[in-house]
Amino acid sequence: MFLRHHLPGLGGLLVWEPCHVIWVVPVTELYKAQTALRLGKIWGLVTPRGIHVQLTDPEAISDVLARRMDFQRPSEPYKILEIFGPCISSATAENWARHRKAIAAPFNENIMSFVWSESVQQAQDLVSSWMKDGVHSCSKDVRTLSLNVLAATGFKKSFKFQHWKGEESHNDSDLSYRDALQIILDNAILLLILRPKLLSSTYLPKSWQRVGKAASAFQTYMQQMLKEEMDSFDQGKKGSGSLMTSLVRAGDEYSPSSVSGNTRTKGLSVDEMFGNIFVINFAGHDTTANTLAFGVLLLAAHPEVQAWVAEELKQHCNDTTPESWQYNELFPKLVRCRAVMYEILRLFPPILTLQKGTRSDPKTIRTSERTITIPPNVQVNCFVSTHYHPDYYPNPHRFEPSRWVDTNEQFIPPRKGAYLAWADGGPQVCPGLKFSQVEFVAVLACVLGGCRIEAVRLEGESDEGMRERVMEVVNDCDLTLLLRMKDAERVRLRVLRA
Ligand code: HEM
Repeated sequence: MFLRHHLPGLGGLLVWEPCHVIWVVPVTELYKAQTALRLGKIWGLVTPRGIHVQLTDPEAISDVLARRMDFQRPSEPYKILEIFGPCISSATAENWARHRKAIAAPFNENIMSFVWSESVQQAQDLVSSWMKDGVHSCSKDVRTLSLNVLAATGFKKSFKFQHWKGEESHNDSDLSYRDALQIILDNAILLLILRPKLLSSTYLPKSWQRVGKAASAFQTYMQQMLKEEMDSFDQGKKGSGSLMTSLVRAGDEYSPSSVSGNTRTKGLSVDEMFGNIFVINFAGHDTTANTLAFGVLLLAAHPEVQAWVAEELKQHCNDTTPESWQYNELFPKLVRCRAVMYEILRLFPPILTLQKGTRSDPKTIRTSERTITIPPNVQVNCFVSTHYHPDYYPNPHRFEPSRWVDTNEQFIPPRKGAYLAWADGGPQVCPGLKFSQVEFVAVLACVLGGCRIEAVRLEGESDEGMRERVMEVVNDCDLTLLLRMKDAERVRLRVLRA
C-alpha cells in the first residue's frame, strides 16, 4: 500500500512509499508521465482533505469527459472569477448549459473570419517591427498581439500593434477598452483577490489603484456596449457584431418566459453577460499568448520545422500578400501550421488537469482494462500526462509536429482521451478552440511566409548547442494559474528575411 501526501505549499507532490525513497515531483514536472509510468495509468492520492484519483488512461478519460453530470467540474473554486458577475466557469452543473448556449453564439464562422483578418494584420505589424527594430521581448510582443485580437473581437474595433521597446508608458487619463482590458488581465491575481471596489481605495498604492480604475473603466465600456446593443435590438438593427451583440441576441433576455420565479431558464442576465465577457477574455488571453511564446522559441530551436512549414506556405500562399489571404480558403489547407500548434500544446499545455468529481453516489468508469467504481465525493483528475506517455506518442519528449500529418498531407486527429489541451472530448470542450487555432495559424503563416526566426548564437556555438540552450529555457516553466516559461527573454532572437 502506498501512502501519499499532497503538500501544496511546496509546489510539488510528495509521494511516499514505505521501504522506498520519498520523492518530490515539482508540479511543473508532474504532467510529464513519470508518475503514471511508475505507478500506473490510474492511481489515487489519499489526503486528510479527500481522495483524488489521477487518470492517464485515455478510455477512462473519454468516459469521464463525456459524462458531464456524472463527473461534475467543481464550481466553488471558480466563484473567485465572478468579478463582474456570475459566469460559465462558476455556474453549477444545472446552470452551465444555459451559460454555454449563450457563450457558444459568438464563436461562429463570421467571428472566425474576423479573428483571421485581425490576426493577419497584427502579425504583419509584429513581423515588420521585429525586422526593423529587432526582438526585444518576444513574450511581451505576442501578449500584445493576442490581447489586440481579443479586444478587437470583443469591441469590434482594431487596435494598433506596438511592440515592446524596453519601457512601459502609462497614460491612464483616458483608458481605451483595450488598455483597460490589458491592465486587468495583467493584474488578474490582484484583482481576483482584492476585487475592484477595494482596489479603488485611495489608501492603496497607486499601482493598485490603477487596476481598480481599469476595472471600473472596463465595466463602463461593457455598460455602454450593452446600451448600444439594446438600442439597435429595439430598432430592429443588426448591432455592432461585437461579443456583446452575440450575447444579447443569444438568449431571451427581455422575455418574461426566460425567468421562472427567481430562476433564469434561458438567456443571460445583464450581470451574467458582464461576467462572461470577462471570463472569455480571461480564459482566452494567456492561454493563446503563452502558446505563441512557446512556439517562437521552439521554432527557433528547430529550424527544420520552420523549413517544413515554409514548404506548405509556399504551396498554398503562392507568393500572395497576407492581406489577400481568405480565412475560409486558406485556414483549412494550412495543416502543418495547425500541427505545430497541436505539438506545442502537447508538450506545454497551459492547463495541466481537468478537475471533475463524483457527488453523493459512486460512479463506474470504463478503463482500457476493466470497469472500476469511484466512491462518492472523490475528485477525479484527467491528467495531461497522456501527452507524454510513450504508449500514445512515440518519442514523447521530442518536438515533432509532423506526427500530426499523414503522407497525404491530412491532419491526424489525436486519439480520443489522449490529448487534453482544449479539454476536447466532451461538452465542456474549450469554446475558444477554433478561435485560438485560427489566430495561431494566421500568425505562424505571416511569420514564416517570408522570414525565419533565429536564436542569436553564442560564440562558437554549434547547432546542437544552440538547440540545447534554447530548450533549457523552454523547459524552465512555472505554474502561475497556467503553465508558462519563466523567462523567454534569456534567449536573444532575431528575425531574418527567408
Ligand atoms: C491555446 C489556447 C487555449 C487553450 C489551450 C484553452 C484551453 C481550455 C481548457 C483546457 C478549458 C477547460 C477548462 C476546464 O474545464 O477546467 C478551457 C475552457 C474555456 N476556454 Fe479555452 N483555451 C484556449 C483559448 C481560448 C480562447 C481564445 C477563448 C476565448 C476567446 C477561450 C475561452 C474559454 C472559456 C470561456 C472556457 C470555459 C468554458 C466552460 O466552462 O465551459 N479559450 N479552455
